[in-house]
Amino acid sequence: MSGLIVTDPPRAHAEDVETLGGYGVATVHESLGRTGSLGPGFRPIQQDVRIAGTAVTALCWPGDNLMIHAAVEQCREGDILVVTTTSPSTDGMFGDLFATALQYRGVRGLIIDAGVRDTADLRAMGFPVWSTAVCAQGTVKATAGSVNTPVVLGGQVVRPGDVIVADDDGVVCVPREQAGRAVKAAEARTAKEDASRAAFAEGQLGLDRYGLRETLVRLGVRYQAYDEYTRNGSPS
Ligand SMILES: O=C([O-])CC(=O)C(=O)O
Ligand SMILES: [Mg+2]
Repeated sequence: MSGLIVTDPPRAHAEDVETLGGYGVATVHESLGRTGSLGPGFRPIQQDVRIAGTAVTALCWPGDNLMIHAAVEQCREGDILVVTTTSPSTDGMFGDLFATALQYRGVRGLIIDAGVRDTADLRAMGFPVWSTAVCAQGTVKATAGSVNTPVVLGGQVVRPGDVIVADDDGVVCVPREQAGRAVKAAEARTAKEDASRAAFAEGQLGLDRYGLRETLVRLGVRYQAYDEYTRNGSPS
Protein backbone atom coordinates (compact mmCIF):
# COMPACT_ATOMS: atom_id res chain seq x y z
CA MET A 1 0.00 0.00 0.00
CA SER A 2 1.37 3.41 -0.92
CA GLY A 3 0.44 6.48 1.06
CA LEU A 4 -0.62 10.09 0.74
CA ILE A 5 -0.40 13.09 3.03
CA VAL A 6 -2.56 16.01 1.92
CA THR A 7 -1.40 19.31 3.36
CA ASP A 8 -3.43 22.36 4.34
CA PRO A 9 -7.00 21.42 3.30
CA PRO A 10 -9.71 24.11 3.50
CA ARG A 11 -11.40 24.17 6.88
CA ALA A 12 -14.87 25.24 7.98
CA HIS A 13 -15.11 28.84 9.22
CA ALA A 14 -13.91 29.12 12.82
CA GLU A 15 -16.95 31.22 13.77
CA ASP A 16 -19.37 28.52 12.58
CA VAL A 17 -17.35 25.87 14.42
CA GLU A 18 -17.51 27.83 17.68
CA THR A 19 -21.24 28.42 17.31
CA LEU A 20 -21.98 24.76 16.56
CA GLY A 21 -19.90 23.86 19.61
CA GLY A 22 -22.41 25.81 21.69
CA TYR A 23 -25.12 23.32 20.71
CA GLY A 24 -25.24 19.68 21.72
CA VAL A 25 -24.53 16.81 19.34
CA ALA A 26 -28.22 15.83 19.33
CA THR A 27 -29.31 19.35 18.33
CA VAL A 28 -26.75 19.60 15.52
CA HIS A 29 -27.72 16.14 14.25
CA GLU A 30 -31.44 17.01 14.28
CA SER A 31 -30.77 20.36 12.63
CA LEU A 32 -29.23 18.64 9.65
CA GLY A 33 -32.28 16.44 9.12
CA ARG A 34 -30.98 13.65 11.37
CA THR A 35 -27.73 13.16 9.52
CA GLY A 36 -24.07 13.14 10.43
CA SER A 37 -24.07 10.87 13.49
CA LEU A 38 -21.17 8.45 13.82
CA GLY A 39 -23.47 6.14 15.77
CA PRO A 40 -23.40 4.56 19.22
CA GLY A 41 -20.01 2.86 18.84
CA PHE A 42 -18.02 5.99 19.67
CA ARG A 43 -17.91 6.32 23.44
CA PRO A 44 -16.30 9.18 25.38
CA ILE A 45 -13.57 8.19 27.85
CA GLN A 46 -14.66 11.24 29.94
CA GLN A 47 -17.99 12.79 30.90
CA ASP A 48 -19.46 16.29 30.75
CA VAL A 49 -17.15 17.45 27.97
CA ARG A 50 -18.20 18.93 24.64
CA ILE A 51 -15.78 19.88 21.87
CA ALA A 52 -16.08 21.26 18.36
CA GLY A 53 -13.35 21.61 15.79
CA THR A 54 -12.23 20.94 12.23
CA ALA A 55 -11.26 17.44 11.16
CA VAL A 56 -7.77 16.29 10.30
CA THR A 57 -8.14 12.69 9.14
CA ALA A 58 -5.80 9.72 9.31
CA LEU A 59 -6.25 6.29 7.72
CA CYS A 60 -4.00 3.70 9.38
CA TRP A 61 -3.24 0.06 8.92
CA PRO A 62 -4.67 -1.96 11.84
CA GLY A 63 -2.13 -2.31 14.63
CA ASP A 64 0.03 0.44 13.15
CA ASN A 65 0.05 4.09 14.21
CA LEU A 66 2.61 5.46 11.76
CA MET A 67 0.05 7.66 10.04
CA ILE A 68 -1.06 9.20 13.35
CA HIS A 69 2.51 10.49 13.70
CA ALA A 70 2.23 11.91 10.19
CA ALA A 71 -1.17 13.43 10.99
CA VAL A 72 0.09 15.24 14.10
CA GLU A 73 2.28 17.40 11.88
CA GLN A 74 -0.77 18.44 9.82
CA CYS A 75 -2.79 19.49 12.87
CA ARG A 76 -3.21 23.07 13.97
CA GLU A 77 -5.11 25.13 16.53
CA GLY A 78 -8.80 24.23 16.61
CA ASP A 79 -8.52 20.86 14.85
CA ILE A 80 -9.84 17.49 15.98
CA LEU A 81 -7.91 14.40 14.90
CA VAL A 82 -10.14 11.74 13.29
CA VAL A 83 -8.55 8.31 12.92
CA THR A 84 -9.68 5.04 11.40
CA THR A 85 -8.07 1.82 10.17
CA THR A 86 -8.29 -0.02 6.86
CA SER A 87 -9.97 -2.96 8.61
CA PRO A 88 -11.46 -3.26 12.10
CA SER A 89 -9.00 -3.10 15.01
CA THR A 90 -9.26 -2.57 18.76
CA ASP A 91 -5.52 -2.10 19.35
CA GLY A 92 -4.54 0.79 21.60
CA MET A 93 -2.90 2.93 18.96
CA PHE A 94 -3.18 6.29 20.81
CA GLY A 95 -2.25 7.40 24.31
CA ASP A 96 -0.95 10.24 26.44
CA LEU A 97 2.23 10.78 24.40
CA PHE A 98 0.26 11.54 21.25
CA ALA A 99 -2.15 13.65 23.29
CA THR A 100 0.76 15.70 24.64
CA ALA A 101 1.98 16.41 21.11
CA LEU A 102 -1.53 17.33 19.98
CA GLN A 103 -2.22 19.60 22.94
CA TYR A 104 0.95 21.50 22.10
CA ARG A 105 -0.56 22.17 18.66
CA GLY A 106 -3.91 23.32 20.06
CA VAL A 107 -5.84 20.21 18.98
CA ARG A 108 -9.15 19.85 20.81
CA GLY A 109 -9.57 16.07 20.90
CA LEU A 110 -9.52 12.70 19.17
CA ILE A 111 -12.19 10.60 17.46
CA ILE A 112 -10.92 7.10 16.69
CA ASP A 113 -12.49 3.94 15.26
CA ALA A 114 -9.96 1.75 17.12
CA GLY A 115 -8.52 1.48 20.62
CA VAL A 116 -6.92 4.03 22.94
CA ARG A 117 -4.87 3.52 26.10
CA ASP A 118 -3.48 5.61 28.99
CA THR A 119 -7.07 6.68 29.51
CA ALA A 120 -6.61 7.82 33.13
CA ASP A 121 -3.74 10.06 31.98
CA LEU A 122 -5.80 11.38 29.07
CA ARG A 123 -8.59 12.34 31.48
CA ALA A 124 -6.12 13.89 33.93
CA MET A 125 -4.53 16.01 31.22
CA GLY A 126 -7.95 17.06 29.90
CA PHE A 127 -7.55 15.66 26.41
CA PRO A 128 -11.01 14.51 25.26
CA VAL A 129 -11.33 11.23 23.35
CA TRP A 130 -14.18 9.30 21.74
CA SER A 131 -13.17 5.76 20.73
CA THR A 132 -14.69 2.42 19.80
CA ALA A 133 -12.35 0.55 22.19
CA VAL A 134 -10.06 0.96 25.18
CA CYS A 135 -7.15 -1.50 25.03
CA ALA A 136 -3.54 -1.66 26.23
CA GLN A 137 -2.44 -3.61 23.15
CA GLY A 138 0.47 -1.76 21.54
CA THR A 139 1.08 -1.08 17.86
CA VAL A 140 3.96 -0.71 15.39
CA LYS A 141 4.93 2.11 13.03
CA ALA A 142 5.56 0.35 9.76
CA THR A 143 2.82 0.72 7.17
CA ALA A 144 1.82 3.51 4.81
CA GLY A 145 -1.63 5.06 4.95
CA SER A 146 -3.09 8.49 4.34
CA VAL A 147 -3.65 11.83 6.03
CA ASN A 148 -6.36 14.33 5.12
CA THR A 149 -8.24 12.14 2.67
CA PRO A 150 -11.95 11.37 3.19
CA VAL A 151 -12.53 8.54 5.67
CA VAL A 152 -15.61 6.65 6.88
CA LEU A 153 -16.32 6.16 10.60
CA GLY A 154 -19.51 4.52 11.79
CA GLY A 155 -20.85 4.67 8.23
CA GLN A 156 -20.37 8.43 8.12
CA VAL A 157 -18.02 10.13 5.68
CA VAL A 158 -15.64 12.61 7.33
CA ARG A 159 -13.60 14.87 5.08
CA PRO A 160 -10.70 17.02 6.19
CA GLY A 161 -11.95 20.43 7.26
CA ASP A 162 -15.46 19.20 8.14
CA VAL A 163 -16.86 20.24 11.50
CA ILE A 164 -16.84 17.65 14.27
CA VAL A 165 -18.95 18.14 17.40
CA ALA A 166 -18.66 15.58 20.20
CA ASP A 167 -20.19 15.29 23.66
CA ASP A 168 -21.65 12.69 26.02
CA ASP A 169 -24.19 11.68 23.34
CA GLY A 170 -21.55 10.79 20.74
CA VAL A 171 -20.06 12.42 17.67
CA VAL A 172 -21.58 14.27 14.72
CA CYS A 173 -19.92 15.46 11.51
CA VAL A 174 -21.11 18.53 9.62
CA PRO A 175 -19.84 18.84 6.04
CA ARG A 176 -17.70 21.96 5.76
CA GLU A 177 -19.99 23.58 3.15
CA GLN A 178 -23.06 23.07 5.34
CA ALA A 179 -21.67 24.60 8.52
CA GLY A 180 -23.39 27.96 7.99
CA ARG A 181 -26.74 26.34 7.27
CA ALA A 182 -26.29 24.07 10.30
CA VAL A 183 -25.74 27.11 12.53
CA LYS A 184 -29.02 28.69 11.41
CA ALA A 185 -30.93 25.41 11.71
CA ALA A 186 -29.50 24.69 15.17
CA GLU A 187 -30.47 28.18 16.30
CA ALA A 188 -34.04 27.69 15.07
CA ARG A 189 -34.30 24.23 16.62
CA THR A 190 -33.00 25.48 19.97
CA ALA A 191 -35.59 28.28 20.03
CA LYS A 192 -38.32 25.72 19.28
CA GLU A 193 -37.07 23.38 22.00
CA ASP A 194 -36.86 26.25 24.51
CA ALA A 195 -40.53 27.03 23.88
CA SER A 196 -41.52 23.36 24.19
CA ARG A 197 -39.51 22.95 27.39
CA ALA A 198 -41.31 25.93 28.93
CA ALA A 199 -44.68 24.49 27.89
CA PHE A 200 -43.84 21.02 29.27
CA ALA A 201 -42.71 22.59 32.54
CA GLU A 202 -46.24 23.98 32.84
CA GLY A 203 -47.90 20.65 32.11
CA GLN A 204 -48.71 20.82 28.40
CA LEU A 205 -48.58 17.43 26.73
CA GLY A 206 -46.56 16.61 23.64
CA LEU A 207 -49.74 14.98 22.31
CA ASP A 208 -51.37 18.42 22.18
CA ARG A 209 -48.36 20.60 21.46
CA TYR A 210 -47.28 18.56 18.46
CA GLY A 211 -50.79 17.67 17.23
CA LEU A 212 -50.12 13.99 17.91
CA ARG A 213 -53.71 13.12 18.88
CA GLU A 214 -54.58 13.37 15.20
CA THR A 215 -51.64 11.11 14.42
CA LEU A 216 -52.89 8.49 16.88
CA VAL A 217 -56.36 8.61 15.30
CA ARG A 218 -54.92 8.35 11.82
CA LEU A 219 -52.89 5.30 12.89
CA GLY A 220 -55.99 3.63 14.35
CA VAL A 221 -54.80 3.79 17.95
CA ARG A 222 -57.88 3.76 20.25
CA TYR A 223 -58.52 4.38 23.95
CA GLN A 224 -60.15 1.70 26.15
CA ALA A 225 -61.04 1.88 29.84
CA TYR A 226 -59.16 -0.59 32.04
CA ASP A 227 -62.36 -2.37 33.17
CA GLU A 228 -63.40 -3.03 29.63
CA TYR A 229 -59.86 -4.00 28.71
CA THR A 230 -59.81 -6.73 31.39
CA ARG A 231 -63.53 -7.73 31.26
CA ASN A 232 -62.99 -11.08 29.61
CA GLY A 233 -60.17 -12.04 31.94
CA SER A 234 -57.47 -11.54 29.44
CA PRO A 235 -56.12 -8.48 27.68
CA SER A 236 -57.49 -8.05 24.18
O1 LIG B 1 2.95 5.44 21.85
C1 LIG B 1 2.02 4.79 21.39
O2 LIG B 1 2.15 3.88 20.56
C2 LIG B 1 0.62 5.09 21.83
C3 LIG B 1 0.67 5.53 23.24
O3 LIG B 1 0.59 4.74 24.17
C4 LIG B 1 0.86 6.96 23.52
O4 LIG B 1 0.68 7.81 22.63
O5 LIG B 1 1.15 7.28 24.69
MG1 LIG C 1 1.39 5.52 26.06
